[in-house]
Order: sequence, then structure tokens, then C-alpha cells
Amino acid sequence: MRLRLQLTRPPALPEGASWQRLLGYLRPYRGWMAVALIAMVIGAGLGLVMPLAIGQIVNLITGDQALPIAQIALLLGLVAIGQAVAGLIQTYSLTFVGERVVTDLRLAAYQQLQRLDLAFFEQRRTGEITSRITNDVTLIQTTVTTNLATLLQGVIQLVGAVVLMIVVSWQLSGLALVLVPTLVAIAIVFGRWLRRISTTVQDRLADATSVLEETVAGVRVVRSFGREPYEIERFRTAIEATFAAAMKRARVRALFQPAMSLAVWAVLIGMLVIGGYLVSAGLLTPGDLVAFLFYAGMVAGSMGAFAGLFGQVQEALGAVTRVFELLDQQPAVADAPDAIPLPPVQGRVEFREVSFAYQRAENGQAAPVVLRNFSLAIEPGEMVALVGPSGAGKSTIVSLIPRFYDVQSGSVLIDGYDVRRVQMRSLREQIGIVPQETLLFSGSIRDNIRYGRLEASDAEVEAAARMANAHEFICQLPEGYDTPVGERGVRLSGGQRQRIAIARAILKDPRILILDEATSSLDSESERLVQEALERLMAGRTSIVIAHRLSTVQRADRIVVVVAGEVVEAGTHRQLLARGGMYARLYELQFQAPMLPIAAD
Ligand SMILES: Nc1ncnc2c1ncn2[C@@H]1O[C@H](COP(=O)(O)OP(=O)(O)OP(=O)(O)O)[C@@H](O)[C@H]1O
Repeated sequence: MRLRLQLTRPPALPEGASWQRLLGYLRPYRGWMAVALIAMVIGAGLGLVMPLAIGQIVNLITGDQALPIAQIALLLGLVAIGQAVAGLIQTYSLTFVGERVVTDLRLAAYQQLQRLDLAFFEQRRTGEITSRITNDVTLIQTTVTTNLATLLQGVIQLVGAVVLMIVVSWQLSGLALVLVPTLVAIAIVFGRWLRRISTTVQDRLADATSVLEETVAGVRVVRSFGREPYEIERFRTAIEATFAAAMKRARVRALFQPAMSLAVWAVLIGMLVIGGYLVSAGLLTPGDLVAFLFYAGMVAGSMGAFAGLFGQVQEALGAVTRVFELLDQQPAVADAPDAIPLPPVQGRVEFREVSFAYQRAENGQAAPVVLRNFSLAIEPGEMVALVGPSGAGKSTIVSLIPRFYDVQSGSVLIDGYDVRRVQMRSLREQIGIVPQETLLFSGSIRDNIRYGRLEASDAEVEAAARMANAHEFICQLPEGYDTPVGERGVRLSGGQRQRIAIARAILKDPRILILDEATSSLDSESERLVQEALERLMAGRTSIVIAHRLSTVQRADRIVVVVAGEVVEAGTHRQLLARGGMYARLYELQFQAPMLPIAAD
């Protein structure tokens, strides 16, 4: 939790800068803002007339000096209608501006996410990233609309009410202007205290939520270890802590409300007593006293609203900072200004003296080196199998080809072009990746295969599915190619998902293929279908396979044995066995029975 708080509340940007940038988002809608502001000023001004009119009615009843009733009624009616119309215009135009700003900010943040490099995502929790685009942006919306409106209306009301109070009765005003701010000050102190406790409640709830999220996402792990009671205990501890914090808040609240209402009554009684005296002395009409009390209420109301606003604006400031921090994040891997498009390649892949280490999340410093002076050249059309113990760096090696990360020294070359010198889009278009676990997006099977090439026709999608040995099982699904998959759709088996991934890659038709073989064995029929599909996919392309199966290494043109980020041996299956080195040992340990994974994960 502490770590997360640190990540979500980075050192604040200079406040002025954030607000100014936020105003930049309002600029396109300044016409609407002007309409809202005018409506707001009119509404608040009309609100100030109300107590005067009510005072006149009281005077009418008590027989004191008053306007004729018809005039009062007309005045009240006009004020009410005016307020209603102003309120309508204000609400509509402010909501429009608020929703527009939120939409623009969310889109900008999402576009930014698509620009950022993989390391950014690895260093943050999914919930934290989505929360910036959802919750934080909503907080900003409240500020630019509701809070801004409350503030402006409050200022108009406060100033207007104070002026009118003095006009109505300067003697009472003197008293009220001492008592009312005292009351508000007490409320502010209590409010701060409450807010601090509320933050604790939120933090405790966030702890409980993270237990919940983890165990929902990892439900299989929980079940397989039989850790349900353990997890329930973990959740109980967190949720009981939330309860304790909430009860503390309840106690403060329970104290706050009666205390405040006592204080309000005391002030009111005080003003009534003195006001009553002034009325009986003939210095004030009863209607003026009533109007005065209304104005005093308005002053207290707007001061109280400011106090509430302060907390909300603080909160929104945090949100603004977090959203702009996301928008300002520079991708560590980006196109060089003079990057050229990579022309269609033959498919020669070369690692030249590559050294690489992942960046650490906390401080941006480099973690231990994963690859040291790693050199390897793969010829066009060659199939290379990477083998080696777990953690040797195989996945890292292949992730440097599409430039998911940048090397610290040395270079990765495709047909002699350094990957850092070409446009990433043109590079990645020519590389196909079939991962161990394929993610299917929500949509139909057809959409999912078409992810490989968005403009492919239905016939091309189907042809790719046939080559990937997927056509048959797709036809057996309830709606064939239109069957929904992904989170809410049908569940596909591991082998079926792999074949969808292969179909995607076939459709993409890249020169260079990266395959991360699944470690879990499929049943032999499924295995045969996947192998056959892979062979069709690999034919004529440069393929780099993180190999876990004997059949793959036997078929490879070259096996490269990687240990601790270095090539220790390379050759064909026969050559390496004959050498009796590292590969022969690995083979003996893990490879004797066909279809066993070579590197345990
Ligand atoms: N995204 C990452 N961030 C930080 N360190 C990483 C990351 N991915 C891998 N590593 C570290 O880099 C080293 C090499 O990992 P890599 O995944 O490349 O090995 P591998 O040979 O593919 O292993 P396996 O066969 O188990 O998948 C490991 O020490 C691992 O902890």
C-alpha cells in the first residue's frame, strides 16, 4: 500500500502550471463557459432579492410599512422564474463543458498510453493506470464544473449578502459579522479532522480492494493451493481495519452535527434577542429582521461551501497532477527524429555485442545485466531455436528484435538496419509474434484473427484460419466465425488459442517470426495440429523459437544455447549432442522423453 501511495501521489508539479494547463483544456469551449458564467451571476444576484421580498411579506402581515401585495407577488414570481431559467442554462452549459473536457482528457491520456513503452506498463499496476483515466479525470470534471460554480456563486452571494445586511441593519451586522465567521471557523476545524479520517477510511478500503483484486485475478492459484481460508483471513483483517476507521469517522461526525447545531442555535437566539430588542425599540421592522436572518444564513452557507471546496480542490489538484504526469511521461523507446521507414526486408537478424539490463521501477536505475556482449546472426529463412535454463535471457533476446526495449550497448540489426534508426511501426509490421499465451480481445473470432491485418477480407481471414488448422474447430462453434470470444465470449482451449494466434501471424505475413513455445503440453492430437500449423507459418521466414519441445529443436537449422545472457554453444541437434557439452547435459536431464519441456518455467 505504501508503495502504491508513493506511485500514485508523485511530487506535485508547480500548482500554477497544472491549473493553467487545465484552463488550456477549457479554452476551446470558452463560449459555453461565458454563457454559464453570465447565467450564474444572474442566478446568484436574483437569489439576493428573495429575502427582501420575504421581509416585505412579513411587514405586510405585521402591518408595518410594505409594498402592495400584488407587487411583492409579481417580484417573487419574476425572481423565481429568472432563477429557474438561469439555473437551467447554467447547469446545461457547465455540464457540456465538463463532459467535453473529460472526454478530451481521457482521449489524450489514452493516446499517450498507446505511445508509451512496455517498461512503463511493467512498472505500474493496471488499476493505477486505469484509475488515472477514470477516477482522476472524473475528479477534475467535478472541479471545473460544480466546484467552480459553487465558488463563483458563493463569492457573489457572500459579498451581496454582507452589503445588504449592513444596509438593513448596521447594528445587527456588527454582531453577525463576528459570530458567523466564528461559527464557520469551528466548522472548518471539524471538517479538516473529518477529512483526515475519511482519507484513512479510503486508504483502508483500498487495501481491502487490492486483496480482492488479486484474489479474483489469481483465483486459480488460490484454489490450487487451497488458500481460501488464508485469503478470507487476509480480507477480514483489511476490511475490519476499514470498519474501525469508519467508526472513528462516525464518532467525529456524531459529535460534529449536534455541536454545530447547538452553536448555530446560540448565534440565532443571540441575533433574535438583539434583533427583537431593536424591533421593539422601533429601530427595525419585523420584515427587515427576517430578511437579515436570511442574509446571515446566506453568509454562513457560502462560507461553509468555501471550506468544503477547499478539500475538494486539494483533491482535484492531486488528480490534475497525476493526469498531467501521465501526459508528460516520455516513452523510453520512441522513433528517432530522423528515423526512416524500414524497407521490406529479407529477414536477416543480427545481435552485435548487445548488453542489456531492465530498468528498475523504483528509481529508474539499471537492474542486473541480463545480456552481456551477446552476438548472434540469423540468416534470412533460417530457423533458430533458443534453449537454456530458466532466466537465461531467452525472452529478453527476442523482445529486443521488435524494439520493445533499447539495448544499453551494441546493436540489433535487421538486414543491416539498426532498429533504433528505423520507424517502429515499419519495423514491427515485418515481425510476427506468436506468444505462449494468446490474448483474445472481446469481439468475434473473425475480428480476433483480423487483428493480424485489419484490411484483410473475410476470405483471407478464412484462408489463414485453414492454414492454421483452426477452420474446423471454428466451424463447430455455435456462430462459426462470428462467435464472440474474449472475456464475455466462449472459452477456447490453449491449443485453439494458439492456432488463432498462428492464423493472426499468417494473415500478417511477416518476414521475421518470433515464437515462444507453450510450456504446457497439449494432448497429442492438438499438438499435431499446432505443429503442422506452425510449420506452414515458419516456411520461408526467418524464425526464432524459444524452444521447449524436442520436436522443435530437432527441426531447427541451428540451436543456440544461452546461459546467463551469453551464447555457450550453437549447432544442430546432432552436432551439439556429439559435442557432449551443455546441450547434451540439458538433453539428458530434460529431453529424454519426447514432448517434455526443455526449460522449466
Ligand atoms: N520485464 C522485466 N523487468 C525486469 N526484469 C526482467 C523482466 N523480464 C525478465 N527479467 C529478468 O531478466 C532475466 C532474464 O529473463 P528472461 O525472461 O529473458 O529469461 P528466459 O530465459 O526467457 O526465462 P524463461 O525460460 O524462464 O522464460 C531474469 O533474471 C528476469 O528476472
